[in-house]
Amino acid sequence: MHVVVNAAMSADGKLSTRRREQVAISGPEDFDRVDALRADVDAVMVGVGTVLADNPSLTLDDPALVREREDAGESPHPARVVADSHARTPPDAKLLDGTAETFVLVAEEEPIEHRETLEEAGATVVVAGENRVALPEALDELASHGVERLMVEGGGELIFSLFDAGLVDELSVFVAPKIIGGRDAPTLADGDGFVGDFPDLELAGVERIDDGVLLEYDCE
Ligand SMILES: NC(=O)c1ccc[n+]([C@@H]2O[C@H](COP(=O)([O-])OP(=O)(O)OC[C@H]3O[C@@H](n4cnc5c(N)ncnc54)[C@H](O)[C@@H]3O)[C@@H](O)[C@H]2O)c1
Ligand SMILES: Nc1nc(=O)c(N)c(NC[C@H](O)[C@H](O)[C@H](O)COP(=O)(O)O)[nH]1
Repeated sequence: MHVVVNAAMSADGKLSTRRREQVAISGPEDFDRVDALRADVDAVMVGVGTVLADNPSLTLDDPALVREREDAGESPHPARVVADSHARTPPDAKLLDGTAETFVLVAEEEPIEHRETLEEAGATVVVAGENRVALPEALDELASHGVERLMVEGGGELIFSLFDAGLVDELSVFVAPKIIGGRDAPTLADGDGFVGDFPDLELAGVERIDDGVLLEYDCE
């Protein structure tokens, strides 16, 4: 599976504020680029922290992109995926609105009733890992459902885990000319952090867009 991570951060590396509220870091051109990236993949993934903070829809905004997918014989929107070890996705979350197929990845220890609640809300539940979603296993399972190209939109906890598991092929990050600050504000890669064996990136593109810069990297 090919995994592309995309995010927008402030010049000091923050994905949002210490209150974890959604902030528009991208400008209009970058949001259009994100829409086009979504149109190019089989599924778009976030962690449940992002679902709880932002309630994203993860569908395509531009009807022309929807038509292009349909003309190519694909589903109108990419599937949606939530890494959600303890089944905390609210049944009325926007990404369970039926617009696209939604996979919720949960851990084995999660009680069967919680899985059933998600299924009743329309989710396809994938179980992987004992007490936390095991990402390599979960991505293999998604591949068996036809997901060959996966885009990950965050947040920082999920992005760190994907790097930690060596699962990221490409990273694109829009850097906005603002400082958000705050030691408790989410950054591009949170989790426990690396103390050695840092994943190396190869700079593949630098582009000025909106009032910021888009950095594109290939991952080893
Ligand atoms: N600027 C951006 O591009 C951008 C993008 C996405 C989110 N955000 C912001 O990021 C914040 C949310 O990020 P976050 O880091 O709190 O949450 P997150 O979205 O990374 O979700 C983390 C949660 O995912 C679940 N999870 C399941 N399996 C996991 C695994 N193997 N590894 C890691 N997590 C796993 C856990 O419950 C964990 O708490 C919000 O403030 C949101 O607004 C910003
Ligand atoms: N690229 C990007 N730039 C930002 O400035 C920002 N705040 C996010 N945040 C990602 C997060 O997941 C958002 O919630 C979804 O980008 C919203 O997606 P929808 O429009 O609801 O589909 N992403």
